[in-house]
Amino acid sequence: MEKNIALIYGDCASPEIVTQAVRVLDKIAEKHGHTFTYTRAWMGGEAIDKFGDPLPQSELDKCLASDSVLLGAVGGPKWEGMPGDKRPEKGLLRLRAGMGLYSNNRPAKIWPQLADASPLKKEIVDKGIDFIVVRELIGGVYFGEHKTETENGEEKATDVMSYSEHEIERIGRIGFETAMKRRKRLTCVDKANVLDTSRLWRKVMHRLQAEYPDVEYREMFVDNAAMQICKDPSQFDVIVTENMFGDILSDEASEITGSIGMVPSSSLGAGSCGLYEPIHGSAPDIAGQDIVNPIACILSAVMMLRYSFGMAAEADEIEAAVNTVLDKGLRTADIWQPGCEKIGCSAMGDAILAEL
Ligand SMILES: NC(=O)c1ccc[n+]([C@@H]2O[C@H](COP(=O)([O-])OP(=O)(O)OC[C@H]3O[C@@H](n4cnc5c(N)ncnc54)[C@H](O)[C@@H]3O)[C@@H](O)[C@H]2O)c1
Ligand SMILES: CC(C)[C@H](C(=O)O)[C@@H](O)C(=O)O
Ligand SMILES: [Mg+2]
Repeated sequence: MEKNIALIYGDCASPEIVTQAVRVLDKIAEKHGHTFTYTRAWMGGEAIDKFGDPLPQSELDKCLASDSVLLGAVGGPKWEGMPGDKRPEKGLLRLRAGMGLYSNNRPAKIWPQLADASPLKKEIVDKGIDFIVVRELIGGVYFGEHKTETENGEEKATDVMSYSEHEIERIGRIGFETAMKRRKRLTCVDKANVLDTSRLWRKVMHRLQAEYPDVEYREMFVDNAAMQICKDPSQFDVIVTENMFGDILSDEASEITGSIGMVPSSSLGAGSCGLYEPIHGSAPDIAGQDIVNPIACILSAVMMLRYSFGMAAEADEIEAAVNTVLDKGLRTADIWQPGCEKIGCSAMGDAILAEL
């Protein structure tokens, strides 16, 4: 099969992990007789430096023309002081919206070898951590009006959160469908005791619920959900939630599996062309030291093979290689435990390649 992948190397530590993911993709393509070609697209800080814009139309067009996009992460201290619409992160938001990627899937599953790396007590981890955060990705407060004005001699800032029924319905359906393929338990996380948007979410979710009688559906306030994820993550199968709650809860969910450096994501819309990226950021504090964990980015490439390219066997092989490497006790610093061997980012790439 021939596939063209748009590659966004991104900022700070991000190029280090994308480089390892590309090595893995090349190896699996060679093994299975596929041809992966890459089109480099610039986004975020690197695009600001090159074009003065975090996502010029030319770069969005490259992504739209590709079979899928692989990204590390964007942003960093260098671009910190820039106005909101000129920041690196704005490029990412425009990419997600420009590609119509409303459905972001963030799995929180503990690898058994990393049980001791979880900050949770062993008896909690032993009950099992295997759930998915289905995050709405192109609506809510991220895409409402943002403004800062001067009123009565002081600055006043406003960010508007809004959702319409069709935006809720399409992601709600993904939540139910995802649950149907798993343990059939769906939790809608919201703040319906305060927000109108959340009350509309519930209304739409109740309509959908009638179509999925086999799914055990419940609702939970986001503050309680944040607590329950620490207290007993085994109660969750699929969480469906709006954009910002999903952003926050998915970082929390990742850390209890051992490290944010392990968790990939897929973002999809109407077609098969998706965006695949780790859920973590550009890790500026460890950039350039070859110590960042590339596994989340490699597993994002795995999701691309599985969900956009229909290459399940290839995806399974890479996951098995990661599993073997963890079995051998090889760890980057973020998941290191006494008794294991600490290795760097490129050495982790080497170790995974060696198993393929
Ligand atoms: N999708 C994205 O492009 C994305 C996501 C989140 C944050 N960001 C951006 O990244 C920049 C830094 O943000 P932040 O510091 O809040 O979050 P971050 O996720 O970059 O880092 C948080 C902490 O986790 C560690 N970490 C993250 N990924 C790691 C990995 N793969 N291996 C080992 N350790 C890892 C970092 O070293 C840091 O200590 C900001 O500009 C932010 O906007 C981008
Ligand atoms: C960088 C930022 C815009 C982004 C988000 O909030 O969606 C990030 O935190 C993420 O989780 O992908
Ligand atoms: Mg985030």
